[in-house]
Amino acid sequence: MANSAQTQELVYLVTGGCGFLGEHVVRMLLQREPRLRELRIFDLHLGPWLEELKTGPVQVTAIQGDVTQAHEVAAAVAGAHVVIHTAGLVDVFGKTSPETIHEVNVQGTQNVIEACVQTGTRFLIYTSSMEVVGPNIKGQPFYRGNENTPYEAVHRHPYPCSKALAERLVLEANGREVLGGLPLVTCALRPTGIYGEGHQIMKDFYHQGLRLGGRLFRAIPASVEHGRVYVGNVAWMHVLVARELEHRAALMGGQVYFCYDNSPYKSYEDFNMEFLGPCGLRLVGTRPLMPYWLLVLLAALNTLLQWLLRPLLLYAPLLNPYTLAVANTTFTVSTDKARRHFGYEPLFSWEESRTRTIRWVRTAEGSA
Ligand SMILES: NC(=O)C1=CN([C@@H]2O[C@H](COP(=O)(O)OP(=O)(O)OC[C@H]3O[C@@H](n4cnc5c(N)ncnc54)[C@H](O)[C@@H]3O)[C@@H](O)[C@H]2O)C=CC1
Ligand SMILES: CC(C)[C@@H](O)CC[C@@H](C)[C@H]1CC[C@H]2[C@@H]3[C@H](O)CC4=CC(=O)CC[C@]4(C)[C@H]3CC[C@]12C
Repeated sequence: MANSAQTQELVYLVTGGCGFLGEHVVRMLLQREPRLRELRIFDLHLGPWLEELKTGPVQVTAIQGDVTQAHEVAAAVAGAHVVIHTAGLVDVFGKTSPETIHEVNVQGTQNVIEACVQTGTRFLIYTSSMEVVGPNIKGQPFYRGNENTPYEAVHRHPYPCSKALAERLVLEANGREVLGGLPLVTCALRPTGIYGEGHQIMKDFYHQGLRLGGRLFRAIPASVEHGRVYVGNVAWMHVLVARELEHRAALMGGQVYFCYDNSPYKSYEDFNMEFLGPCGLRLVGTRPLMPYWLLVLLAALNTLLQWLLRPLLLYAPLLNPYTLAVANTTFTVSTDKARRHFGYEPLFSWEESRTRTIRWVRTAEGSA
């Protein structure tokens, strides 16, 4: 949308707008998209915080809906200039069935695409994932790779499979004619492990540490690097792509971009300690405290327990065969494609990202 920058004329739709990333995208749009006239927030579960957003100059429309329901998606998309599709089931813990993950992440994305085509929305940004690439089932490392690095992206787990399928649908839809005769312009953003205010897994680690007397026990070698990116920078990249997609359609349409910033390369556990350490936790062990085969056994036991207990309760611990394999495989990115294509620079420095996250964990302490 290249014309007059300050006229409030644009309608955006954010699916999953009440999620961890979605909320940051919503708030970033309200702060940094001056052309916004209406912001539609589509989510299965609407948050109470939305009410506070309705007092500003932008019309904020909360829509309780399900991306698996095509008619609900079409009604929400109709009249929108831009759709930012973050809604999805981020489940690597066995909380939902593979069928449900596919239905939400793949069929839900297909519904969003078809809604854009049928109602004339021309710009679609999809929140994909590093997991579309890897780690693959062979546990091959991806060391400071970029969007062009050769890598055998082979998956079996329902989550990465669903993200890869959905991303392909979005990229293949680029150029399709929408109602009105103009082409649909799509692109996909691939965040690595997102951290920051609202990251439930970080909160889970913190509470686990509190239960263990202020200690967490190293399970993964410090040498295994895992890419992480601050949620505010991921949100900023989404806003920037949405702003630039129209007049850079030829360059950006049908492209994928890793989400990155200046967060340091560390193991998943050491990176978490950047925030949990200042909140009083200690990571015990300079190397894994138990042999890998024992971790594999414990992970398998957790899977068995989850299956046995399912008729009674949902048992979904952090450690399972998939999370262990992912945590134990180096996956980091080093790229500047987003900067080259649409001028992306991280909005938040590493120091700011760290300070904001620590501040949030400390408030989460109160909710322990
Ligand atoms: N958390 C992370 O580290 C990463 C997340 N991503 C992607 O970012 C996106 C957002 O992830 P998070 O914010 O972490 O997850 P989240 O679970 O906090 O947010 C997802 C949102 O989608 C909504 N949703 C789920 N099913 C829905 C349905 N059927 N209809 C409508 N809304 C539905 C949920 O209510 C939730 O508000 C996802 O697509 C995920 O695959 C990508 C890379 C890393
Ligand atoms: C119990 C220990 C082995 C512990 O270290 C396990 C950590 C584990 C829960 C996380 C390690 C890597 C994370 C994943 C990674 O950041 C990539 C992801 C991308 C997404 O799109 C969604 C989230 C996730 C799969 C993320 C989930 C948590 C980990 C597996």
